[in-house]
Amino acid sequence: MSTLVTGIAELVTNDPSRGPGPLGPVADAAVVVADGAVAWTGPRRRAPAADASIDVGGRAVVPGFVDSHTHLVFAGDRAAEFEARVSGARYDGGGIAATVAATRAASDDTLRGRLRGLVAEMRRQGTTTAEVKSGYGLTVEDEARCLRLAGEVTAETTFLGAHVVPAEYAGRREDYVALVTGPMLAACAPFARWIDVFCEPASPHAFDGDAARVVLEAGLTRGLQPRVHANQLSAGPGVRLAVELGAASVDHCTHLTDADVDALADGSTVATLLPGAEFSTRSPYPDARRLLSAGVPVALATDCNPGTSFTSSMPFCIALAVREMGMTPAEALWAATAGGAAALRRPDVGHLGPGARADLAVLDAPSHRYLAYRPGVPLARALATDDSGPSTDP
Ligand SMILES: N=CN[C@@H](CCC(=O)O)C(=O)O
Ligand SMILES: [Zn+2]
Repeated sequence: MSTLVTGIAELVTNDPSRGPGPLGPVADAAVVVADGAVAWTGPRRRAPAADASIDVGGRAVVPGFVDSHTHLVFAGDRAAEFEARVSGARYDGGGIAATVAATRAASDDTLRGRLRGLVAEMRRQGTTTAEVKSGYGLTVEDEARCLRLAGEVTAETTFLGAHVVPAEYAGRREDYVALVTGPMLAACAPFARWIDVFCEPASPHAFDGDAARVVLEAGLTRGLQPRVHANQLSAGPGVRLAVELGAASVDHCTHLTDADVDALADGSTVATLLPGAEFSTRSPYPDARRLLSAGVPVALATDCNPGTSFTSSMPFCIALAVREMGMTPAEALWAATAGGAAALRRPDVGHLGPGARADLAVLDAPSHRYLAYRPGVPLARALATDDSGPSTDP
Protein backbone atom coordinates (compact mmCIF):
# COMPACT_ATOMS: atom_id res chain seq x y z
CA MET A 1 0.00 0.00 0.00
CA SER A 2 1.47 3.37 -1.03
CA THR A 3 0.12 6.85 -0.30
CA LEU A 4 0.88 10.11 -2.09
CA VAL A 5 0.75 13.20 0.14
CA THR A 6 0.21 16.41 -1.85
CA GLY A 7 -0.66 20.03 -1.18
CA ILE A 8 2.55 20.54 0.83
CA ALA A 9 3.50 24.22 0.72
CA GLU A 10 6.83 23.48 2.42
CA LEU A 11 8.28 20.04 3.04
CA VAL A 12 11.07 19.94 5.63
CA THR A 13 13.08 16.78 4.96
CA ASN A 14 16.19 17.34 7.11
CA ASP A 15 17.88 15.81 4.07
CA PRO A 16 20.36 18.43 2.82
CA SER A 17 20.44 16.77 -0.62
CA ARG A 18 16.80 17.83 -1.14
CA GLY A 19 17.10 21.59 -0.57
CA PRO A 20 19.25 24.38 0.88
CA GLY A 21 20.60 24.08 4.41
CA PRO A 22 20.19 21.40 7.06
CA LEU A 23 16.37 21.39 6.78
CA GLY A 24 16.52 20.42 3.08
CA PRO A 25 13.19 22.14 2.33
CA VAL A 26 11.18 21.52 -0.83
CA ALA A 27 8.46 23.97 -1.93
CA ASP A 28 5.15 22.82 -3.47
CA ALA A 29 6.14 19.28 -2.58
CA ALA A 30 4.82 15.77 -2.38
CA VAL A 31 5.79 12.66 -0.42
CA VAL A 32 5.14 9.02 -1.21
CA VAL A 33 5.05 6.62 1.71
CA ALA A 34 4.88 2.86 1.33
CA ASP A 35 4.85 0.14 3.96
CA GLY A 36 5.44 2.60 6.76
CA ALA A 37 8.51 4.23 5.20
CA VAL A 38 9.28 7.26 3.06
CA ALA A 39 9.64 6.06 -0.55
CA TRP A 40 9.96 9.36 -2.41
CA THR A 41 10.06 13.13 -1.80
CA GLY A 42 10.23 15.98 -4.29
CA PRO A 43 8.30 18.61 -6.22
CA ARG A 44 4.62 17.81 -6.71
CA ARG A 45 4.89 18.00 -10.49
CA ARG A 46 7.30 15.05 -10.52
CA ALA A 47 5.48 12.85 -8.04
CA PRO A 48 4.94 9.23 -9.00
CA ALA A 49 1.52 7.57 -8.79
CA ALA A 50 0.41 5.76 -5.63
CA ASP A 51 -2.47 3.59 -4.41
CA ALA A 52 -4.06 6.39 -2.38
CA SER A 53 -3.61 10.10 -1.83
CA ILE A 54 -3.96 12.75 0.87
CA ASP A 55 -4.09 16.49 0.11
CA VAL A 56 -2.93 18.56 3.09
CA GLY A 57 -4.22 21.77 1.53
CA GLY A 58 -1.23 24.09 1.35
CA ARG A 59 0.22 23.27 4.76
CA ALA A 60 3.80 22.60 5.83
CA VAL A 61 4.92 19.04 6.53
CA VAL A 62 7.89 18.38 8.80
CA PRO A 63 9.42 15.23 10.30
CA GLY A 64 7.50 14.10 13.37
CA PHE A 65 9.09 15.50 16.52
CA VAL A 66 11.51 13.23 18.38
CA ASP A 67 11.11 13.91 22.10
CA SER A 68 14.26 12.35 23.51
CA HIS A 69 13.70 13.15 27.21
CA THR A 70 10.47 12.47 29.11
CA HIS A 71 9.35 11.11 32.48
CA LEU A 72 5.84 9.93 31.56
CA VAL A 73 5.31 7.12 34.09
CA PHE A 74 4.04 8.75 37.25
CA ALA A 75 0.98 9.41 39.38
CA GLY A 76 -0.13 12.52 41.25
CA ASP A 77 0.66 16.13 40.44
CA ARG A 78 2.78 18.90 41.91
CA ALA A 79 0.75 21.94 40.97
CA ALA A 80 1.17 23.34 44.49
CA GLU A 81 4.98 23.05 44.15
CA PHE A 82 4.77 24.89 40.84
CA GLU A 83 2.69 27.61 42.45
CA ALA A 84 5.23 27.97 45.26
CA ARG A 85 8.02 28.41 42.72
CA VAL A 86 6.05 31.09 40.94
CA SER A 87 6.11 32.88 44.30
CA GLY A 88 9.89 32.50 44.59
CA ALA A 89 10.63 28.99 45.97
CA ARG A 90 13.73 27.36 44.47
CA TYR A 91 13.84 23.93 42.81
CA ASP A 92 16.36 21.44 44.23
CA GLY A 93 14.85 18.07 43.33
CA GLY A 94 13.16 17.58 46.71
CA GLY A 95 9.68 17.45 45.21
CA ILE A 96 10.52 14.22 43.38
CA ALA A 97 9.75 12.36 46.64
CA ALA A 98 6.07 13.34 46.39
CA THR A 99 5.80 11.82 42.91
CA VAL A 100 7.62 8.70 44.09
CA ALA A 101 5.08 8.20 46.89
CA ALA A 102 2.12 8.68 44.53
CA THR A 103 3.63 6.41 41.88
CA ARG A 104 4.35 3.59 44.30
CA ALA A 105 0.76 3.76 45.55
CA ALA A 106 -0.77 3.72 42.05
CA SER A 107 -2.04 0.63 40.25
CA ASP A 108 -0.67 -0.48 36.91
CA ASP A 109 -3.89 0.63 35.27
CA THR A 110 -3.66 4.09 36.76
CA LEU A 111 -0.06 4.51 35.58
CA ARG A 112 -0.86 3.04 32.19
CA GLY A 113 -3.84 5.34 31.71
CA ARG A 114 -1.81 8.45 32.53
CA LEU A 115 1.07 7.29 30.32
CA ARG A 116 -1.12 6.55 27.33
CA GLY A 117 -2.99 9.81 27.79
CA LEU A 118 0.25 11.78 27.65
CA VAL A 119 1.47 9.85 24.61
CA ALA A 120 -1.79 10.63 22.81
CA GLU A 121 -1.45 14.27 23.84
CA MET A 122 2.04 14.31 22.33
CA ARG A 123 0.88 12.78 19.10
CA ARG A 124 -1.82 15.44 18.75
CA GLN A 125 1.05 17.97 18.86
CA GLY A 126 3.23 16.29 16.24
CA THR A 127 5.47 14.02 18.30
CA THR A 128 5.99 10.59 16.75
CA THR A 129 8.90 9.22 18.82
CA ALA A 130 9.35 9.61 22.56
CA GLU A 131 11.88 8.33 25.05
CA VAL A 132 10.37 7.45 28.47
CA LYS A 133 12.31 7.15 31.73
CA SER A 134 11.60 5.38 34.97
CA GLY A 135 12.72 7.19 38.13
CA TYR A 136 9.57 7.61 40.21
CA GLY A 137 9.51 4.04 41.56
CA LEU A 138 12.92 3.75 43.21
CA THR A 139 12.35 0.23 44.51
CA VAL A 140 13.38 -2.86 42.57
CA GLU A 141 9.76 -3.76 41.86
CA ASP A 142 8.51 -0.26 41.12
CA GLU A 143 11.36 0.66 38.77
CA ALA A 144 10.90 -2.59 36.82
CA ARG A 145 7.14 -1.98 36.74
CA CYS A 146 7.54 1.55 35.39
CA LEU A 147 9.91 0.37 32.67
CA ARG A 148 7.62 -2.50 31.71
CA LEU A 149 4.79 0.00 31.28
CA ALA A 150 7.02 2.41 29.34
CA GLY A 151 7.94 -0.45 27.00
CA GLU A 152 4.27 -0.73 26.05
CA VAL A 153 4.49 2.65 24.27
CA THR A 154 8.10 3.04 23.13
CA ALA A 155 11.33 1.17 22.42
CA GLU A 156 13.25 4.09 23.93
CA THR A 157 13.07 3.14 27.60
CA THR A 158 15.54 4.52 30.15
CA PHE A 159 16.36 3.15 33.60
CA LEU A 160 16.63 6.10 36.02
CA GLY A 161 16.84 4.34 39.37
CA ALA A 162 19.50 6.93 40.25
CA HIS A 163 17.05 9.83 40.05
CA VAL A 164 17.23 10.72 43.76
CA VAL A 165 17.98 8.86 46.98
CA PRO A 166 14.55 7.79 48.28
CA ALA A 167 13.46 8.62 51.83
CA GLU A 168 14.01 5.10 53.21
CA TYR A 169 17.71 5.40 52.25
CA ALA A 170 18.20 8.85 53.82
CA GLY A 171 21.78 9.08 55.07
CA ARG A 172 22.66 5.81 53.31
CA ARG A 173 23.46 7.03 49.80
CA GLU A 174 26.12 4.37 49.19
CA ASP A 175 23.68 1.63 50.10
CA TYR A 176 21.17 3.03 47.63
CA VAL A 177 23.78 3.17 44.86
CA ALA A 178 24.57 -0.48 45.62
CA LEU A 179 20.87 -1.31 45.26
CA VAL A 180 20.63 0.59 41.96
CA THR A 181 23.72 -1.04 40.49
CA GLY A 182 22.88 -4.48 41.86
CA PRO A 183 19.39 -5.96 42.18
CA MET A 184 17.55 -2.98 40.68
CA LEU A 185 19.71 -2.94 37.55
CA ALA A 186 19.34 -6.71 37.19
CA ALA A 187 15.55 -6.41 37.36
CA CYS A 188 15.34 -3.40 35.07
CA ALA A 189 17.91 -4.15 32.36
CA PRO A 190 15.58 -6.47 30.42
CA PHE A 191 13.10 -3.60 30.03
CA ALA A 192 15.53 -0.76 29.24
CA ARG A 193 17.68 0.41 26.35
CA TRP A 194 19.33 3.28 28.24
CA ILE A 195 20.63 4.13 31.71
CA ASP A 196 20.46 7.64 33.17
CA VAL A 197 21.49 9.38 36.40
CA PHE A 198 20.64 12.76 37.91
CA CYS A 199 24.22 14.01 38.36
CA GLU A 200 23.84 17.21 40.34
CA PRO A 201 26.15 17.76 43.31
CA ALA A 202 24.26 21.00 44.05
CA SER A 203 21.14 18.99 44.94
CA PRO A 204 21.04 17.27 48.35
CA HIS A 205 18.86 14.59 46.75
CA ALA A 206 20.78 13.68 43.58
CA PHE A 207 24.21 12.18 42.83
CA ASP A 208 27.76 13.46 42.54
CA GLY A 209 30.17 12.63 39.75
CA ASP A 210 31.68 9.60 41.46
CA ALA A 211 28.31 7.99 42.15
CA ALA A 212 27.10 8.84 38.64
CA ARG A 213 30.14 7.12 37.15
CA VAL A 214 29.50 3.98 39.20
CA VAL A 215 25.86 3.88 38.05
CA LEU A 216 26.61 4.47 34.36
CA GLU A 217 29.49 1.99 34.26
CA ALA A 218 27.30 -0.66 35.89
CA GLY A 219 24.68 -0.03 33.23
CA LEU A 220 27.26 -0.39 30.48
CA THR A 221 28.27 -3.81 31.78
CA ARG A 222 24.60 -4.83 31.35
CA GLY A 223 24.43 -3.44 27.82
CA LEU A 224 22.54 -0.24 28.71
CA GLN A 225 23.83 2.85 26.93
CA PRO A 226 24.38 5.99 29.02
CA ARG A 227 22.58 9.33 28.96
CA VAL A 228 22.88 11.84 31.79
CA HIS A 229 20.92 14.58 33.56
CA ALA A 230 23.69 17.11 34.19
CA ASN A 231 24.47 20.75 34.94
CA GLN A 232 20.84 21.68 35.53
CA LEU A 233 21.27 23.58 38.80
CA SER A 234 24.98 24.37 38.67
CA ALA A 235 28.15 23.65 36.72
CA GLY A 236 29.37 20.20 37.81
CA PRO A 237 31.14 17.09 36.57
CA GLY A 238 28.18 15.57 34.69
CA VAL A 239 28.76 16.94 31.21
CA ARG A 240 32.41 15.88 31.06
CA LEU A 241 31.56 12.48 32.54
CA ALA A 242 28.91 11.97 29.87
CA VAL A 243 31.35 12.82 27.09
CA GLU A 244 34.08 10.63 28.61
CA LEU A 245 31.72 7.64 28.75
CA GLY A 246 30.47 8.21 25.21
CA ALA A 247 26.90 8.97 26.33
CA ALA A 248 24.44 9.48 23.51
CA SER A 249 23.17 12.63 25.19
CA VAL A 250 23.71 14.89 28.15
CA ASP A 251 20.56 16.70 29.14
CA HIS A 252 19.79 20.12 30.67
CA CYS A 253 23.26 21.73 30.12
CA THR A 254 21.97 24.90 31.74
CA HIS A 255 25.22 25.83 33.52
CA LEU A 256 28.29 25.12 31.40
CA THR A 257 31.95 26.03 31.80
CA ASP A 258 34.21 26.60 28.83
CA ALA A 259 35.75 23.19 29.56
CA ASP A 260 32.28 21.60 29.29
CA VAL A 261 31.65 23.23 25.93
CA ASP A 262 35.09 22.21 24.67
CA ALA A 263 34.50 18.62 25.78
CA LEU A 264 31.15 18.52 23.99
CA ALA A 265 32.68 20.00 20.84
CA ASP A 266 35.43 17.37 20.85
CA GLY A 267 33.15 14.44 21.69
CA SER A 268 30.18 12.63 20.19
CA THR A 269 27.58 13.42 22.86
CA VAL A 270 24.51 15.46 21.93
CA ALA A 271 23.59 18.37 24.22
CA THR A 272 19.85 18.09 24.85
CA LEU A 273 18.26 21.31 26.05
CA LEU A 274 15.00 21.29 28.02
CA PRO A 275 13.60 24.82 28.09
CA GLY A 276 10.32 23.68 29.64
CA ALA A 277 12.29 23.04 32.84
CA GLU A 278 13.72 26.56 32.92
CA PHE A 279 10.26 27.96 32.18
CA SER A 280 8.66 26.05 35.05
CA THR A 281 11.48 26.54 37.57
CA ARG A 282 11.94 30.19 36.62
CA SER A 283 15.63 29.61 35.92
CA PRO A 284 17.99 31.09 33.33
CA TYR A 285 17.73 29.33 29.97
CA PRO A 286 20.69 27.39 28.52
CA ASP A 287 22.77 29.24 25.95
CA ALA A 288 22.08 27.31 22.77
CA ARG A 289 23.93 29.84 20.64
CA ARG A 290 27.16 29.21 22.56
CA LEU A 291 26.85 25.46 21.91
CA LEU A 292 25.95 25.85 18.24
CA SER A 293 28.83 28.28 17.69
CA ALA A 294 31.19 25.68 19.15
CA GLY A 295 29.86 23.04 16.75
CA VAL A 296 28.04 21.00 19.40
CA PRO A 297 25.02 19.01 18.15
CA VAL A 298 21.93 20.26 20.01
CA ALA A 299 18.60 18.54 20.62
CA LEU A 300 15.42 19.96 22.13
CA ALA A 301 13.07 17.87 24.28
CA THR A 302 10.14 18.52 26.62
CA ASP A 303 11.39 16.80 29.80
CA CYS A 304 7.68 16.17 30.38
CA ASN A 305 7.36 15.44 34.11
CA PRO A 306 5.07 16.55 36.94
CA GLY A 307 7.73 18.57 38.75
CA THR A 308 9.85 20.75 36.52
CA SER A 309 8.19 20.69 33.11
CA PHE A 310 4.62 19.50 32.85
CA THR A 311 4.37 20.12 29.13
CA SER A 312 4.14 17.54 26.35
CA SER A 313 4.48 20.19 23.65
CA MET A 314 7.51 20.21 21.39
CA PRO A 315 6.16 23.32 19.60
CA PHE A 316 6.15 25.14 22.95
CA CYS A 317 9.80 24.14 23.46
CA ILE A 318 10.67 25.30 19.94
CA ALA A 319 9.06 28.67 20.63
CA LEU A 320 11.00 29.02 23.91
CA ALA A 321 14.25 28.06 22.19
CA VAL A 322 13.76 30.73 19.56
CA ARG A 323 12.60 33.45 21.96
CA GLU A 324 14.91 32.72 24.88
CA MET A 325 17.90 30.66 23.76
CA GLY A 326 19.24 32.29 20.62
CA MET A 327 18.12 29.63 18.15
CA THR A 328 16.71 30.39 14.72
CA PRO A 329 13.38 28.75 13.83
CA ALA A 330 15.27 26.39 11.51
CA GLU A 331 17.82 25.43 14.18
CA ALA A 332 15.09 24.82 16.72
CA LEU A 333 13.08 22.61 14.36
CA TRP A 334 16.20 20.64 13.42
CA ALA A 335 17.01 20.17 17.13
CA ALA A 336 13.46 18.94 17.84
CA THR A 337 13.59 16.38 15.03
CA ALA A 338 17.04 15.36 13.72
CA GLY A 339 18.67 16.47 16.98
CA GLY A 340 16.36 14.27 19.03
CA ALA A 341 17.02 11.37 16.69
CA ALA A 342 20.78 11.85 17.15
CA ALA A 343 20.28 11.93 20.92
CA LEU A 344 18.60 8.53 20.65
CA ARG A 345 20.98 7.24 17.97
CA ARG A 346 18.05 6.57 15.69
CA PRO A 347 18.89 6.92 11.97
CA ASP A 348 15.32 5.99 10.97
CA VAL A 349 13.50 8.98 12.50
CA GLY A 350 13.90 12.76 12.64
CA HIS A 351 14.16 13.16 8.86
CA LEU A 352 12.12 12.36 5.77
CA GLY A 353 14.80 10.98 3.50
CA PRO A 354 14.08 7.79 1.55
CA GLY A 355 13.87 4.82 3.91
CA ALA A 356 13.02 6.89 6.98
CA ARG A 357 10.00 5.89 9.00
CA ALA A 358 6.89 7.54 7.60
CA ASP A 359 6.56 9.82 10.62
CA LEU A 360 5.12 13.03 9.21
CA ALA A 361 3.78 16.00 11.14
CA VAL A 362 1.52 18.48 9.40
CA LEU A 363 1.37 22.13 10.49
CA ASP A 364 -1.72 24.24 10.16
CA ALA A 365 0.54 26.87 8.60
CA PRO A 366 2.49 27.35 5.37
CA SER A 367 6.01 27.12 6.86
CA HIS A 368 7.97 25.82 9.83
CA ARG A 369 8.60 29.39 11.00
CA TYR A 370 5.07 29.51 12.36
CA LEU A 371 6.01 27.07 15.14
CA ALA A 372 7.77 29.97 16.90
CA TYR A 373 5.85 32.78 15.21
CA ARG A 374 2.49 31.56 16.61
CA PRO A 375 3.43 30.31 20.11
CA GLY A 376 0.77 28.48 22.05
CA VAL A 377 -1.37 27.81 18.97
CA PRO A 378 -1.99 24.08 18.29
CA LEU A 379 -0.56 24.02 14.77
CA ALA A 380 1.11 20.59 14.66
CA ARG A 381 -0.30 17.08 14.57
CA ALA A 382 1.04 13.70 13.51
CA LEU A 383 -0.27 12.66 10.08
CA ALA A 384 -1.59 9.12 9.63
CA THR A 385 -0.67 8.08 6.11
CA ASP A 386 -2.07 4.58 5.97
CA ASP A 387 -4.42 2.29 7.87
CA SER A 388 -1.79 1.39 10.42
CA GLY A 389 -0.72 5.02 10.94
CA PRO A 390 2.82 6.29 10.53
CA SER A 391 4.08 4.65 13.70
CA THR A 392 3.06 3.33 17.05
CA ASP A 393 5.91 4.97 18.84
CA PRO A 394 4.21 6.85 20.47
N1 LIG B 1 16.14 16.96 37.17
C1 LIG B 1 15.77 15.83 37.42
N2 LIG B 1 14.69 15.20 36.94
C2 LIG B 1 13.59 15.87 36.30
C3 LIG B 1 12.69 16.50 37.27
C4 LIG B 1 11.99 15.51 38.06
C5 LIG B 1 11.01 16.08 39.01
O1 LIG B 1 11.23 17.16 39.61
O2 LIG B 1 10.01 15.37 39.22
C6 LIG B 1 14.08 16.83 35.26
O3 LIG B 1 14.68 16.38 34.30
O4 LIG B 1 13.86 18.05 35.34
ZN1 LIG C 1 14.51 14.78 33.17
